[in-house]
Amino acid sequence: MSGPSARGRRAGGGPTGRPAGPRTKQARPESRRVRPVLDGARLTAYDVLDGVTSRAAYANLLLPQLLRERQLEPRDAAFATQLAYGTLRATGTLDAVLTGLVSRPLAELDPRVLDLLRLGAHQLLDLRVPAHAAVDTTVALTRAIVGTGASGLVNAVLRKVAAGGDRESWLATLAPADEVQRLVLSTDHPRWVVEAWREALGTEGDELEAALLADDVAPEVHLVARQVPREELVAESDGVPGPWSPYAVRLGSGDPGRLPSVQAHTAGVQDEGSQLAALALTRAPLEGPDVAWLDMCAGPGGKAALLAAVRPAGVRLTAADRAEHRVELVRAALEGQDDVEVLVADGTAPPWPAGGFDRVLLDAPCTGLGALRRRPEVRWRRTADDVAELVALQRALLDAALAAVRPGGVVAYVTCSPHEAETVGVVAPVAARDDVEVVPVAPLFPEVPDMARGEHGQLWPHRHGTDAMFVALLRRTR
Ligand SMILES: C[S@@+](CC[C@H](N)C(=O)[O-])C[C@H]1O[C@@H](n2cnc3c(N)ncnc32)[C@H](O)[C@@H]1O
Repeated sequence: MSGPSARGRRAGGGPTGRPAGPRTKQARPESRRVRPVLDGARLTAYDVLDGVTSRAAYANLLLPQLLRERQLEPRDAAFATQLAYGTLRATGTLDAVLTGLVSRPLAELDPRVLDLLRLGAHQLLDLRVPAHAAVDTTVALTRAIVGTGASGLVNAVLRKVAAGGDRESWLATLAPADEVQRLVLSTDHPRWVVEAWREALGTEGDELEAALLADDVAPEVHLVARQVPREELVAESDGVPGPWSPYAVRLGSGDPGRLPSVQAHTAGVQDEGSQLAALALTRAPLEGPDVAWLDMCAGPGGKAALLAAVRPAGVRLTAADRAEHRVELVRAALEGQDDVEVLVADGTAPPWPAGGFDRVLLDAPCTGLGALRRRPEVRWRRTADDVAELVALQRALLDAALAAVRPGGVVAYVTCSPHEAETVGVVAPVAARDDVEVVPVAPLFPEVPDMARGEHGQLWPHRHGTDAMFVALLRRTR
């Protein structure tokens, strides 16, 4: 880790310059301010940004680890989370503001200085942190982490950010050229994602903005009752039944790891949208035998575990993944289940004979754009080029899935992304084959409103409170 540890240099002082709230005993008038100490929350937020920038860390893994190690007070931990996630989500807008205030291109700045500028600017633009506190604490961090020279630059730039007002005022100053650009700046998404959402939703209006803004809301914890009655899990967790999946319990917040059913693996954590995607495979009508199911891309095993739990007696489940370490996770997820086979296999060059399965789940590797609310940095890390690369793999896997299923059998093609190219774009050429027919998804879920995307299924965080899962059902006719 490049920055000082929270418990190391001058860390652990009381919170300095938190979002405006009731004045406390420690609050001082501006004229009597003392030099701010490095507080654990800001330092932890910076260390998350630095991990993401310099080591391509995942914020949702790094932040909990740092919070555990540093044992921050709950209030500081909440502030560190708000700062780190908020700054990561807002990176594009923050950079648009900073670009006009720094004489060099941002890419030429020391990456640590750029992260510190973003951290300070986020407090000024989006949080009700008093300007002097946002600037002074960021300057102090810069001095400690980078050095005195850089702290002068950070001080000067952040003062200009503060002088420009809050986000609203800055949006007016930046004067977006068109509606897409306005959404880019107001909802903190890259332009290509705004355009992809517009295409997938087929709308420009308020719903597009609502869909984008939903990516900034922390998701509820969803549980899946696999081998425990749902009512028991509801009672045990103090949650509420999920509205769509008969196995889902929505927990709101709280640590699911404390629940006995989760500890016993009879229940688990699984987004309700992922549950519906797996259930779509099971609900597709089928003629003839229904005894052999395949999950081609099973790691880490969430959907395989649900399929194993809900399959009718006599169904044998094969679960495969190309990555050995993910296959180990599948094994753990399926532990104790009879009649399952777990193996390492590349789905595009599979060891299983053609036509051997009645139902095949292809939960394809994808951009994961449908789960942006879980991973704040992903919207800026992914690029439009990633889509093309994944589409080639998705196509090859879908061809292989259709080869694995017997005539009359069904393939569920699933992505955690609503992007047109990864969803409808992959399915359309296959659906046009004369040995394939599309099974409409929405009629299989009459209880779920607004999930039809043509003949396929599409869930959205702003409509369903789930990740943006896509599912298409394809039957081989001969
Ligand atoms: C979206 S994840 C699957 C999630 C899983 N179904 C679940 O619910 O837990 C996609 C998986 O595809 C696997 N994968 C990627 N390329 C593959 C290939 N050619 N053959 C088999 N698995 C592959 C990845 O290792 C990854 O585990």
